[in-house]
Amino acid sequence: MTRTKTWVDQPSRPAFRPPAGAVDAHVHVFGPEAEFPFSLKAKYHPEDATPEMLFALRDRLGFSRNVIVQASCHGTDNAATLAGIAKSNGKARGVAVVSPDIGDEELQRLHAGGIRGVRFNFLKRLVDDAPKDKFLDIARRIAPLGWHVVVYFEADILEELVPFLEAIPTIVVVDHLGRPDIAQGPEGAETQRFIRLLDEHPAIWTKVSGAERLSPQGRPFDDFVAVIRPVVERFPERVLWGTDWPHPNMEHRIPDDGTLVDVIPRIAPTEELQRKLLVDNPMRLYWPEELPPA
Ligand SMILES: O=C(O)/C=C(\CC(=O)C(=O)O)C(=O)O
Repeated sequence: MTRTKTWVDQPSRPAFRPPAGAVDAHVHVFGPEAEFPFSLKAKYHPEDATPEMLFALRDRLGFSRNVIVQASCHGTDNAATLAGIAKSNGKARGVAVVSPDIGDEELQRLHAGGIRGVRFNFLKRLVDDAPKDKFLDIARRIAPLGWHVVVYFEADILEELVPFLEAIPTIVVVDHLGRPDIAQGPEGAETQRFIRLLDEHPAIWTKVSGAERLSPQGRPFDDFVAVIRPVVERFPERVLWGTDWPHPNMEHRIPDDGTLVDVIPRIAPTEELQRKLLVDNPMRLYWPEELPPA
């Protein structure tokens, strides 16, 4: 498999300045392959996207912290993600992908290494299988650690996933709003179904990220803003945002991270919404010990 590069080395500097302490809550690291080989089941083969490159991007964009989400190309071996967290001087935490037979000691080791959640991926182009019963076993095991579950799926399977999502005993964070068809506008059936899910389930949160993946129009992402801003305004306490650097599988539409950051003040138009989206909400999930007692 040819190695793919899906990011720009020097993204533009955004006009928007994130608030102090802002968290880029959805990023990945790839390799370096020589140290952390990719999974034999990986569906793509990226160039190395190292922690050092990630931290340079974080600083360039004006963020303070990262949440490193284990990407499917590393399977259930979280070593690259853990190494990224370990190099961050406490400025990164992570979300792991684990196999159902993981032992309690290994879970404790992941916790000590900065992991605060597990990800369940339902995208057929990324993973071979997504066993709901085994995922639920994992969810029950990680709940006592105070972790949460991150779920990645596309809108066509939302309806069939609802009972599964309801059975998860922790906070559930849905990646990229469950990928609704943005072209249908804010009243589109998929977006409205997703909003109803959040209305009915206070423990379900969402990442309002993925403009570059969801927007058929592309820059300046007016279609994305029209759909996503009402979601941020309706659920200000349950939204997270991330660049999604290094943008796996986006080789045909590589985004400029600076322009993605400039979408933030358009989907979260007040300073209060921006603070919740970029600081308060991710801190509650990833660095709760730093928050003042409620
Ligand atoms: O990271 C993302 O947001 C999206 C991905 C890749 C991914 O999730 C993975 O490899 O685990 C995608 O849609 O190809």
